[in-house]
Amino acid sequence: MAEAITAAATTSLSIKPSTRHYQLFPLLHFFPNSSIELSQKPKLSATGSRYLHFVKYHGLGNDFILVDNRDSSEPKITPEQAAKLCDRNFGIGADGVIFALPGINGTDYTMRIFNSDGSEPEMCGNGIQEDGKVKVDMGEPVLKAIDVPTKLAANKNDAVVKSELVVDGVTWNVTCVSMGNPHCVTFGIKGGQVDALNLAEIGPKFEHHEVFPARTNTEFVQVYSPSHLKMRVWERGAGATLACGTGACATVVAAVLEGHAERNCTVDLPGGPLEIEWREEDNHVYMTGPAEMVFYGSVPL
Ligand SMILES: N[C@@H](CCC[C@H](N)C(=O)O)C(=O)O
Repeated sequence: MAEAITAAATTSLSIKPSTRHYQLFPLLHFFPNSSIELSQKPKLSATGSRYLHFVKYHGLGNDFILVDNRDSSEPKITPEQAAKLCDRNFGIGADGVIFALPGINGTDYTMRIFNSDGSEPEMCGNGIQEDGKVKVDMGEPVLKAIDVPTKLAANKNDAVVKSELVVDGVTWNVTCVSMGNPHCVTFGIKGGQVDALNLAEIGPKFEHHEVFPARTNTEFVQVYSPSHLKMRVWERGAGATLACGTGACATVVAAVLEGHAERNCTVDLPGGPLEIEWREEDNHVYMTGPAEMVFYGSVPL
């Protein structure tokens, strides 16, 4: 397994709030040698439309269209085009589009992401994984309520830990964590079984709740043991996904803060397990899991 890749949740690596910068990451690995030269300018199709070259990757079923965008600091496609390409019936099908943009300040590249609804998140855990099984340094969790961001009142130092949140008339206990993007984690599922949850019904109510000014990703968690959790996620801008790297990290941070778990946990997601460690020495969260190429190709825009 490769040494931990440094995900840029550190200030020295970030410039715009919605943009992360990466070093030590063999990006070219993502773009396989083939007759398709992915860094070339898109060509015109017979009908005159442009082609976009892409590689599709997934981490435990959380799938992304990767675009080599290192020749321009602006994404090659608009949020609307990204949403169309993510469509699972009329497009390539994915939970989002990731652009590798030129690096700055000595970094190899910059990453931007569009969710499948075209909205732009600040961070994507599965997006920073190299092919194969890798360990990624996801940086420090942000707990300060206004930085998550959440309007819920801080109740533990500056953080929101096991606070009551009324969603659709039901009171939930939630802990709010940012891993570069906002997460609301709850262990308070009625009956304790995450499988019984109607995610499509409850997920959007958390995502658009007024206490989350930037909307939120939400993790519903069942505790098997202090080192084994099960989680289902409703992602901001993408809905129910099979896995969420930042969500698994936020889950373990919340589980430790609420006293449910130790700092090293296996988190079972619908797509498979991730190993998460919230290391005491440096306060960083480390995520170990797989990333696999699915296919590459060109699509007319
Ligand atoms: N699935 C990703 C997170 C993608 C962004 C998220 N939907 C958001 O809007 O914050 C992950 O693996 O972290």
